[in-house]
Amino acid sequence: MNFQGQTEYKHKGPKPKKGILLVNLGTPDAPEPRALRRYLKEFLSDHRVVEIPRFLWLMILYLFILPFRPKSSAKLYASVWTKEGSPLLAITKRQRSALQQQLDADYGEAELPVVIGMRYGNPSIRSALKSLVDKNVHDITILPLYPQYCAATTGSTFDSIAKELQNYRWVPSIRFINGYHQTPEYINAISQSITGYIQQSGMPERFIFSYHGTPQRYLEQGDPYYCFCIQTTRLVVEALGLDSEQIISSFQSRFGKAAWLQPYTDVALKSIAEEGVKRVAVICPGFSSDCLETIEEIEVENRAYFIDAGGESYDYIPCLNDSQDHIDMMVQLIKKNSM
Ligand SMILES: C=CC1=C(C)c2cc3[nH]c(cc4nc(cc5[nH]c(cc1n2)c(C)c5CCC(=O)O)C(CCC(=O)O)=C4C)c(C)c3C=C
Ligand SMILES: [Fe+2]
Ligand SMILES: [Fe+2]
Repeated sequence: MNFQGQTEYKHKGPKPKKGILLVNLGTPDAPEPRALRRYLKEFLSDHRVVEIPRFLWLMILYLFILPFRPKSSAKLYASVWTKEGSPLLAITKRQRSALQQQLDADYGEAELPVVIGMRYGNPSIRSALKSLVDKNVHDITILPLYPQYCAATTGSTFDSIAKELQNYRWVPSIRFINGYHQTPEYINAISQSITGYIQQSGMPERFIFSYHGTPQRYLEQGDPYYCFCIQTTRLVVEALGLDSEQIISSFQSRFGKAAWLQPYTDVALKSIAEEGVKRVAVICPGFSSDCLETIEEIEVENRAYFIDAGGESYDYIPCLNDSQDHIDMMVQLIKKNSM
């Protein structure tokens, strides 16, 4: 085994630094079937994402998913693509530079470098770790941008970093932030964004808190994600003093035929519209950046379900993205966990 080492290291050189690795899910390189195939193959081959016996799953993946889904997903991605590329990556880059600016102001220029690593696709976790070590960083705080811990996202991020570090001769100190859904800073940032919406647009009849789903089985097997989502909604409702009758927590983006976490967002929207609810606002607190799942699925697809079932007004409250409250929250998390 040839471990990767820092042969240029000077024992009396500059003091080793701390650094920050922001991780998000990742996104295809282009809204085209070839790029989608590469992305989906990497993503859906992850044991943490799809917990089905390997041989059976690989048959399904290669025979029924990879021949078809890249084409249909590419069309959806094309509908949200921007001049800066995929919204998820473009927003993560803006978060990185805002965070870097804030940390430069607090600790000095480039004293605490911040880099992005995407779990699937580019920029990769491998390149992110290497760029930190090349900046003389030997103490890394990893902030996966998933507020609610889930094995399929946060757990998988940990696996990928641990696997990459197996190639290192000098393994850096690692601090891993495995979630932050219950922190006052995050609850405050979500609450502020809802307050801003109410001040501008008034009070809707219902707020839908829509979280990305997972198979129901993961909850039954001990994944805390569902409970953390429900707890998030409760903490925000308490912080804002909202009437809990007005709130629905639901789960979106289901994939495949097995039962996923419920209620499903699309089913909930149709059923409240059929019951006579005319005005709804939807927020997605589990997504730290707007992406395909919010811009297309929530803003476009689910709006149509609600309106077609008799609803009249449908508002989507954007993710925290690079808002000042979100960047302040990241700074606080980093200060608490790494300084
Ligand atoms: C197949 C199982 C999937 C699980 C389990 C899953 C969990 C999960 N995902 C997110 C966040 C995101 N997912 C996104 C896209 C996406 N998710 C799946 C499948 C599962 N996700 C697929 C196949 C896709 C790709 C799009 C498609 O073909 O439908 C995204 C958006 C990425 C982007 O580029 O915009 C995010 C973000 C969470 C938080 C989660 C578990 C809690
Ligand atoms: Fe997903
Ligand atoms: Fe989706």
